[in-house]
Amino acid sequence: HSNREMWFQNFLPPNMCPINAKANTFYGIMFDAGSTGTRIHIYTFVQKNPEKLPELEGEIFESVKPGLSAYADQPEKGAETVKRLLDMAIDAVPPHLWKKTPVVLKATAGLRLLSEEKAQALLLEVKEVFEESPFLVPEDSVSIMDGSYEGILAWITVNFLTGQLSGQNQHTVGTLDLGGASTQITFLPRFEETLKETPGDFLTSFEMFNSTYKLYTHSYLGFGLKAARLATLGALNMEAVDGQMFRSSCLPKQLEAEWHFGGVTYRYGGNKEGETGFKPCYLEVLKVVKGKLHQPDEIRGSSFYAFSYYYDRAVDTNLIDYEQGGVLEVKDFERKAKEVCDNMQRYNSASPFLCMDLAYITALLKEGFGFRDNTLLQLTKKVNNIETSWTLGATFHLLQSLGMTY
Ligand SMILES: Nc1ncnc2c1ncn2[C@@H]1O[C@H](COP(=O)(O)OP(=O)(O)O)[C@@H](O)[C@H]1O
Ligand SMILES: [Ca+2]
Repeated sequence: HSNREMWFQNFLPPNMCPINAKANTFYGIMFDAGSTGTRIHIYTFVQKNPEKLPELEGEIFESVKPGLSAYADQPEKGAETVKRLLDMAIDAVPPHLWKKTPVVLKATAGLRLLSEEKAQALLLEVKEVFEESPFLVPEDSVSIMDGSYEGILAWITVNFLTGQLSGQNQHTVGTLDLGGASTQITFLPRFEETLKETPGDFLTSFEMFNSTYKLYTHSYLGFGLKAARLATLGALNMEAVDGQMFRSSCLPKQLEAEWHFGGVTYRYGGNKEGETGFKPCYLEVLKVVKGKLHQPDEIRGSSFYAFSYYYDRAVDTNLIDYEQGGVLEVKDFERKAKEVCDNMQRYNSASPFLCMDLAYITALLKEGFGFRDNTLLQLTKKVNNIETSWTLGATFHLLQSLGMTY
């Protein structure tokens, strides 16, 4: 274990400074409207030196479930959940700064999967909530974010928080985000070869903190953990789901239940008579990923930061501690998948999908992206008490576009 952990100690945390109320403090409010929940991030910055970048001082974070897409047919109710979260910002930001504090909401895969009409109705209601608030509402304050930005902004967040975007000697790290409906992979290619072998739409130039980064990034819609469950069950994008029973060898034999996702109810269950366990299950999830993702050679030997459902499932199976996170190898997920899938009655109570989720994560990493068994994954929820979410990168980008920083 020791040399695994050593690897990450080269990354020094950025310089976080203690509260100084007199200094130039300002705020930014970013909403993450994810497929499974809506989250508010209220960031505090301090501009100590006009010549330098403002320093990130802290974050207030709160979340609600389900996500906006669950209110596809009741947009006002959906906007109400946003309003309740925004009320927190009224308390957190001093009144004299309300008018200078921008508020933005960016929706991800959940809304991308809704019809244009339903998604727009939700966004419109949210926009009204913003307009009625005392905060600064920039143009395009409420939108569906492009998938490639989701990856880039998360990459910016992680590399900013680990101190890789300041000074020389930048050793940036790649990021893996596994959401409910989509999944992202982002890294800074080091080899000419990678640039040559990569499809053009997987490469994006991005300017931040006076540098230009040419990143490899892609968001795979429909490959988030919950969408993958539906794909494994053969229920993804099914028009008429009414009453149909979807079965899988990744579920406990006797299980029969209902599941609500994206405003649709699905009935699912185990293979009553047939096979169950890791082997047949892995073949099922393999069908979902095999040949569907681009595999850049370069990533096989490098290490990645991983969060969201990678983190949650690693916590659920005691691979890492909830507070601490930790470093894993790809094969640790496979080992746990075998353990859980071959003893399903024992894990049944936690979540009936635990076996399927772990098998999918294993297949996604190995057969989807093409990672090696011993590829290192740094699982992180927070760095210096700040959430590792694309929302911080998005806030920097927002402040930059408003001329509040460069
Ligand atoms: N700020 C955050 N802190 C902790 N976990 C988060 C945060 N944002 C997202 N997640 C995790 O992301 C996963 C859900 O992804 P979500 O964002 O709802 O879907 P999508 O990205 O596909 O729209 C969950 O594992 C949830 O715990
Ligand atoms: Ca997300």
